[in-house]
Amino acid sequence: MEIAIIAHDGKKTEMVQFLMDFKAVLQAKKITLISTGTTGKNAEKAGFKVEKFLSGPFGGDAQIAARVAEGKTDMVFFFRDPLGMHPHEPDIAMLMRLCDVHDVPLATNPATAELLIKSI
Ligand SMILES: O=C(CO)COP(=O)(O)O
Repeated sequence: MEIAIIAHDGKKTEMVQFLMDFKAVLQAKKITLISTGTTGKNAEKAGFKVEKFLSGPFGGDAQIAARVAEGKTDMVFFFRDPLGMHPHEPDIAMLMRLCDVHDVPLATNPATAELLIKSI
């Protein structure tokens, strides 16, 4: 199973903490992690193996959206910062739209991600 992890800057610490909290599940279920660039670097520093795409503002969200459209990504954990402004808002909207188009589970905060990860 492939899970995409993406976090805006204000949420990267929460993403790493989430991965640490569920490390055992990720390993036991043989989850492949993919990510936008900087989120992936943070996860790697914490010891996770991640396939990194471009950084979000440079097209990383769009690359992950394409994988969702192609049926390659099974779940998306996208910890958005609702208080921040993002120059690539159209790409963010596209990713969320394509999750809905293809009925791919999308968690936009840690509480929902926890419910999803406990379901696999
Ligand atoms: O901007 C992002 C999501 O929209 C995240 O990108 P980074 O992981 O490269 O910071």
